[in-house]
Amino acid sequence: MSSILSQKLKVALIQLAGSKPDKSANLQRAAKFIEKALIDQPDTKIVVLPECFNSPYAVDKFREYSEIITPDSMSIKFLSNLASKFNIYLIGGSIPELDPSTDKIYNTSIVFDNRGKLIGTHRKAHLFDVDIPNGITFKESETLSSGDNATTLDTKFGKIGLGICYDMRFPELAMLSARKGAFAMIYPSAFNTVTGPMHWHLLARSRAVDNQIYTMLCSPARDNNSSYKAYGHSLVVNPRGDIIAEAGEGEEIIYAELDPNEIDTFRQGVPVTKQRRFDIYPDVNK
Ligand SMILES: O=C(O)CCC(=O)C(=O)O
Repeated sequence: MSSILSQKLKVALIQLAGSKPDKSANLQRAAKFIEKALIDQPDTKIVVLPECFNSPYAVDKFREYSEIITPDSMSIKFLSNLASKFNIYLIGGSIPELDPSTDKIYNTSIVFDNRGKLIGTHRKAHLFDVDIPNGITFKESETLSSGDNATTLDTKFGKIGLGICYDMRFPELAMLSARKGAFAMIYPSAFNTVTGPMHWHLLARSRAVDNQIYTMLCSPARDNNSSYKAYGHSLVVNPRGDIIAEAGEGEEIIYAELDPNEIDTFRQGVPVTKQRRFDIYPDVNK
């Protein structure tokens, strides 16, 4: 039986320093770290960047930094060139996207294949609108609109599912991608120092164990001078729920090797993918 992951796969998650006001400097910094990843680990095949890696993570800034997604827009062109130059699949974190037909702004992840082709986008579907007393208040929906799709993409290694940050709290997206055969859920993210310690590891491990897939969460590094303090701790979790790579709080790259055997062995040992009782939950997607 062939695996949902076609080969062993080296991935790199770049926990970039929090973005600065200069968008092109943020892009250059991403390029520098992608190059470093490929020098350190030349067999890296997938590289992941954080949520809003080239714009401030602030509701009043999204429109100013937004781009229409076309082959010539600044970030698309830049990331496409990096993906082809380094022969990698690049999960280009997320950027604020302007849809010119509606004038709406989305928080959108952009994904390139190793030839630099934009193979898919995911608009954050669940907006981070929370109000935790003495904790954090944030309302993305003040300026952002939510995407309307669950996203699963084909790569030459198998399928991947995409979500952005708060999306990982909704198990349905991961479940849908896993049912379509995804070997991993990838979440460009930017949790904070309030909800990060509560739920970051738990959610990453839960989505992995629920679906017996890999999960990858890529955060910006913590900046204690910023109004939004990202949690850091970028993670890779295996299908058994073990953390196989974890960053600290500063700027760094973490690497992991995904292994089809890990998926297959664990799925054989604990065969939940074959034991589901759709007869008693018929309204759940098979
Ligand atoms: O779910 C959380 O606790 C954090 C989510 C978040 O920071 C985001 O969606 O950007």
